[in-house]
Amino acid sequence: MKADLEASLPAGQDEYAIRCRDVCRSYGKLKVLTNLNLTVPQGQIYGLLGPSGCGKTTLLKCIVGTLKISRGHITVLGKPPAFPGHAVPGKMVGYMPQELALYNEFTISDTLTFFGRIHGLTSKETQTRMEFLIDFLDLPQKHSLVRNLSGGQRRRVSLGAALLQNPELLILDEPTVGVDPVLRAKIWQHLVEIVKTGKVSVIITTHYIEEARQANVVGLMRNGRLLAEGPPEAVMKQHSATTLEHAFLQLCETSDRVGSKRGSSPQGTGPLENSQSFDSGRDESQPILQNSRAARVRARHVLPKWRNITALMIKTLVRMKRMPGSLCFQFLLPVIQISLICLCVGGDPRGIQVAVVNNETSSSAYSHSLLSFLDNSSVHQVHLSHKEALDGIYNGEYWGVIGFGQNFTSYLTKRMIQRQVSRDVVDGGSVHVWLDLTNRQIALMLQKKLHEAFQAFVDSKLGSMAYMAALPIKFEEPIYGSQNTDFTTFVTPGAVLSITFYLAVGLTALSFVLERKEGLLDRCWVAGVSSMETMLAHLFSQLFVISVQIIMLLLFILLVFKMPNEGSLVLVIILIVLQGVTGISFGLVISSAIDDEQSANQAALGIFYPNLILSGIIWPVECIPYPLRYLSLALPQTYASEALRCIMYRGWGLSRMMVWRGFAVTLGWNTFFLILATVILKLRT
Ligand SMILES: Nc1ncnc2c1ncn2[C@@H]1O[C@H](COP(=O)(O)OP(=O)(O)OP(=O)(O)O)[C@@H](O)[C@H]1O
Repeated sequence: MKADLEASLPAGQDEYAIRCRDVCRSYGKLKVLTNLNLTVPQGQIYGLLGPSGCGKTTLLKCIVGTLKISRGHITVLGKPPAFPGHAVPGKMVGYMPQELALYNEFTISDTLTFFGRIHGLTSKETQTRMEFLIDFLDLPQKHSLVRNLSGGQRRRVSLGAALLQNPELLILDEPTVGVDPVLRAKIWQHLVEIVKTGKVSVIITTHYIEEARQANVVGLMRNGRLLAEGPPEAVMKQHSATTLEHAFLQLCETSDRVGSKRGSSPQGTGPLENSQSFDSGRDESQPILQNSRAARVRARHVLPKWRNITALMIKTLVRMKRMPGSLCFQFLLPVIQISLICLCVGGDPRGIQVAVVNNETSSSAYSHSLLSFLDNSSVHQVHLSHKEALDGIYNGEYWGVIGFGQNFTSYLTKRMIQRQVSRDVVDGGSVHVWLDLTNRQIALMLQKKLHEAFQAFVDSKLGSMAYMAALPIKFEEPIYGSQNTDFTTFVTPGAVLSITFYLAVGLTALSFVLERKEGLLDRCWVAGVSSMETMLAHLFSQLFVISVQIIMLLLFILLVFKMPNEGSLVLVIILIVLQGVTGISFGLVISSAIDDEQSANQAALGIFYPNLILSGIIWPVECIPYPLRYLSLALPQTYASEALRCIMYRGWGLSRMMVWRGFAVTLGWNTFFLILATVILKLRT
């Protein structure tokens, strides 16, 4: 394949390392690069100079391929950047971005080892280079944490990472900012040294115009265009200047004069016409490879490399190890959440104040007996007069008033014994209850407790004849579940899935956002890590975290809170892990689509309540009105929660539709989210 690629290269391409022709790039409406032409000769140092904001960084990003150009052609070491099968991005290029692009939790040694792994260096090679670079760049000892280094030291570590694998092309964005003059001179000396072999080429941007005199070629850039390009001495001579700075000033003045004379003349016809260039005359509109061959190369190129995935996973694990507090929090948070749910949601209300108005005075009256069966832990009885009780409930002091008439005992006896009784007897033999129904759960509990107390009272009074006073509806032994099943039992499976899902979203949603912001994503990409590899590495390392979370969650719900599990524990674990993967992949979608932390946080939080409510986790799906019910059923957690309840409480297996449907929907969402995230990340890098 290598031979194929080389055979298709145009004659003369070896003379230059980078060639840009008519390159245009805009950010929205802002044109940053306009018909820019630039040539970096092979084996030379190219100093790219220009004022702040003229587009130098943008151009370098286009050269390494992290930004796409709107028009024109760029060739780097023989092929366009990111061309299938090309080692740019990859080992052939060492890129030092303007942002420091370093992992703060890493030591210097971790940083260089990480990039060494990605470039496929052996640990011995990495070690040798590390020793050289630490000495050469005057770095502190290799176990120093990056976050404890000064700005200048970090910049030197970043430069070290770019130099690590002895690349054929070095792309350095402001490597000498914040570096003392002695070290700056040393860096330039090193660059001069490495290009002497003729195999290494360097493009470097700097604010210190005079230091660029050591470059073989300089390009002077302004407003997204190259004003001049050539050896420093030639540029100075052409403008009769004694310094590069002076030559640059003159060029700017000339450019401004010509610009104002031409007024509205189209861009791209300015002083650039006078610039020198190192053109080899190749027609760049021709593809380098034929389409079918390119497609074959691309197919091989998309296969993820384990080497990169392993390097990224080790990176994540090292970072986790360096933040033990955060790791403990990640492991404990789900347990805290599920414990709070089991303790606080779905149980019976306790200590509810109820006023009792009992007009029977005899201690042997039935009313006293009936009240003695009322569950004291849930219902706290306060004996009051009729007026005090009603005033109390109106003032919100009591949740209900239970009233007994003065003939309750005799009327109730008549009701039980006689076949036909008058309405007055029925009324006088009834317990009268006034409820504050503003809290439905408390009101339902009071009704239930009164029914239970009455049943217990009847049982005690009538013994084996109690069936005569029973309702003509008999609830037999339940087929699934138990008579004591409370609301907590319903909520817990859905809550476990929801906690796993949202923690995974939370852990993932910010991952790429922060790495992109700090330039790390681009740096890894230029080092040869593909979007797919980044995605897979993140997925695998987060799987480790959610596995620990799931084990702790299950230990708590099954052993501490004694939730029943009638089905296969393996199925339960697999379903929860798959839901964790849904959370990770959804987090990856957010992370790849959104640029700033605030928006990523808003997106993750924004879906929390709608999903929780619509997935039937805290209230049955059957209560959702119809058009919304369809939406609910399409969500990732609705069928999954139902499946988990069926496994745990009914003991069902995969042969049941309600179980396999939960797995199928979860897998469908996982695939969709992962593909979507990979596509977005690929389109954006
Ligand atoms: N992501 C972006 N979105 C919108 N505009 C951008 C973005 N990045 C850069 N720009 C704009 O593009 C222009 C060129 O920026 P660039 O960073 O390429 O300049 P530069 O020459 O490298 O400057 P400096 O020397 O200060 O680093 C600037 O006006 C900048 O505001």
